[in-house]
Amino acid sequence: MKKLRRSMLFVPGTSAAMLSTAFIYRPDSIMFDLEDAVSVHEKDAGRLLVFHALQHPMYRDIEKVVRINALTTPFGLKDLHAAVHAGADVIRLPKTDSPEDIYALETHLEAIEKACGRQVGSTRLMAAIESATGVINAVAIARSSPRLIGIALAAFDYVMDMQTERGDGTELFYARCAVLHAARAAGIDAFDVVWSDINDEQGFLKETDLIRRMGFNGKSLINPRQIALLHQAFTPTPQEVEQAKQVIEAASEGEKQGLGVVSLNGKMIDAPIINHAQTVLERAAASGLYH
Ligand SMILES: CC(C)(COP(=O)(O)OP(=O)(O)OC[C@H]1O[C@@H](n2cnc3c(N)ncnc32)[C@H](O)[C@@H]1OP(=O)(O)O)[C@@H](O)C(=O)NCCC(=O)NCCSC(=O)C[C@@](O)(CC(=O)O)C(=O)O
Ligand SMILES: [Mg+2]
Repeated sequence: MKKLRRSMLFVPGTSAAMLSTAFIYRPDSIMFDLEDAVSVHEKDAGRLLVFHALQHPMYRDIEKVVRINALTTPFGLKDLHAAVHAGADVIRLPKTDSPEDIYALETHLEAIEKACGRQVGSTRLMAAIESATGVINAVAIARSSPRLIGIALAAFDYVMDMQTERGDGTELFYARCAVLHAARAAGIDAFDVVWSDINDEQGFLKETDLIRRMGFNGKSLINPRQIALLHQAFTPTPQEVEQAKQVIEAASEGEKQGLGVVSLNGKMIDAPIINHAQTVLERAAASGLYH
């Protein structure tokens, strides 16, 4: 079954307290951050803390993502070594502007995997797109490596690059569409931006509703209070679950009977409808609605 990624929680790499408790909030993925949540003076300390957190047994059953610093900084390669050696599932590359950024990362990654006895290709990647250049190159980035599980739009750096500021979402309209289309064209996940005002639940829910309807798989989050709200917004209604069950049943019945085309209540069921029904059931199962 495809891994569900609705919530990806940023945990600052230098916060020993947050690193030691983040697993209790059960986001779909935890993202240990060595980049912008960590000051340049604390990069080594953050890397060491994250190296140990990655190996903690309480994180065994949760997808572990590490946001490294760019490889053009003095920290990026050291971050990559530490993350891969400690067993990170996914490396998130910030400020990805072109496929060449991913090729460079892959070259280092392959050497590190070989050196530490990890299967080559087992470390997956995620590219964060944070600039106009990145958005323009989104399709090439999304298609640049079979290791990629998804691409994420990063609004704070993006609006700075665009010489604007965060508002009602108009400022992200083109970038969201571009990133989402690139991800879908490449067959990988698409993640929306962080919502920074943790006390503005209404604003968060409005944005979450928009990006869910657009087709994003989930969002990057900065606070555990946002997890339940996000998961609830991605939980299908009982009617949607019932409809999805009927679609899957009708499709499997049709397959047993060798029918090329199947219909349910007069409506044709094709592959996209079946895929959507499976996603609905996965989201329902993750929320405990359907077993
Ligand atoms: C905002 C705030 C200070 C508020 O703290 P507060 O303490 O007031 O919050 P409370 O709700 O009171 O916390 C209740 C309990 O949860 C604990 N708790 C809170 N947050 C937790 C957490 N994240 N993980 C685990 N635990 C957590 C807390 O320790 C407490 O535990 P306890 O005391 O035991 O009860 C805090 O959340 C926080 O630091 N967030 C992470 C910020 C961050 O990572 N920024 C960088 C990533 S964005 C970026 O870089 C831009 C980007 O690059 C993005 C892109 O690329 O997508 C772009 O360009 O757009
Ligand atoms: Mg950023």
